[in-house]
Amino acid sequence: MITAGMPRKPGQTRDFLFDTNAPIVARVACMVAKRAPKALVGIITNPVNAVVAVAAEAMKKAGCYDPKRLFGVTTLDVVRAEKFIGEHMNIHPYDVRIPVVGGHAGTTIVPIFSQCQPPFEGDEKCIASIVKRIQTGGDEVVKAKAGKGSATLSMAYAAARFTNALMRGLKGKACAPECAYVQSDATDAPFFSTPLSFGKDGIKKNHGLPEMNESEKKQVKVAVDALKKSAAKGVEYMKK
Ligand SMILES: NC(=O)C1=CN([C@@H]2O[C@H](COP(=O)(O)OP(=O)(O)OC[C@H]3O[C@@H](n4cnc5c(N)ncnc54)[C@H](O)[C@@H]3O)[C@@H](O)[C@H]2O)C=CC1
Ligand SMILES: O=C([O-])CC(=O)C(=O)O
Repeated sequence: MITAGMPRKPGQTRDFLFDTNAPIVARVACMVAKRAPKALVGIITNPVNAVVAVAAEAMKKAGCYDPKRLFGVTTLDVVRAEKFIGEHMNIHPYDVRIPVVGGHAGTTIVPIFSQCQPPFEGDEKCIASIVKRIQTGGDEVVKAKAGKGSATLSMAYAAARFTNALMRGLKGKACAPECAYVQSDATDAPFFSTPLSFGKDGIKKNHGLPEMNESEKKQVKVAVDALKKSAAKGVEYMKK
C-alpha cells in the first residue's frame, strides 16, 4: 500500500498534489519493481486518478507491469457511501452495499444508488444530496482539519478493508467484491473503478459496470471524460 506523499490543504484540489506526488509514486513504483515485482500494489497517494497511470508506466519501463496487480484505492468512497446511506435509512453501514464506480475525485466518484442493497429509500433530490456529500467527503475533512492534513482514520479503515479483501484472494478465500481503480475496458477510460473479485494473482474477475439508470449513465460519461484526461496526464509525465 503506497501512502507516501503530501496530503492537500483547504482550497486545494487533489490534482494540485500531482507535481509533488507523481515523482514520489514513480520512485516507489520503481523500487517495488526492483524488490517485489510480483507484489499486489495499492495506491492511496493522491491524485489517485492520475498517479495510478504514473505507477503503471514506471512498472512498464521496469518490465514488470501486471494490470491484475495494480490498484488505485477508492474504498473510502464506498465507506462514505455506506455511512451516509446507513444514516439516512437508519441502518448500520455494515448492512449497506453499494458499488461506487469511476475514480477518486469530485464528479468522477459515481455511487450507483439503483444497485444499493437494501434498495435505497428516498427521492431524486435526496439521492443528489447524498451523492454530493460522498463526492465532497474528502473536502469536508480537509476543511475541518484546517491545514493539518486530510482523512486519516477513515482512510486507515478503508485501506485495511481493501487489503483484507486482497489477502483473502491471495489465500483463495471468498470475499464480497470491492471496487478499485484499475486498468479496465469497462469504459473508454484506461483506468476505471468497478467491483472486483480477487484471487492468487490479484484481480480474478472484473465485474464491470453494474446496471445503471439514465442519470447514473450520464454521471459515468462525465467521469469517463475526466478520467481519460487524468490518465493521459500520468502517462505524459512519465515520458519526460
Ligand atoms: N485514496 C484515498 O482515499 C486517500 C488518499 N490520501 C492521500 O494519501 C497521501 C498520504 O496522506 P497522509 O498519510 O495523511 O499524509 P502524511 O503527511 O501524514 O504522511 C505522508 C507520508 O509520506 C512520507 N513521504 C513524503 N515524501 C516522501 C518521499 N519522497 N518518499 C517517501 N515517503 C515520503 C512522509 O514522510 C509521511 O510519512 C496523500 O497524498 C493523501 O492525499 C489520504 C486519504 C484518503
Ligand atoms: O480528500 C483528500 O485529500 C483525501 C482523500 O482522498 C479523501 O479523503 O477522500
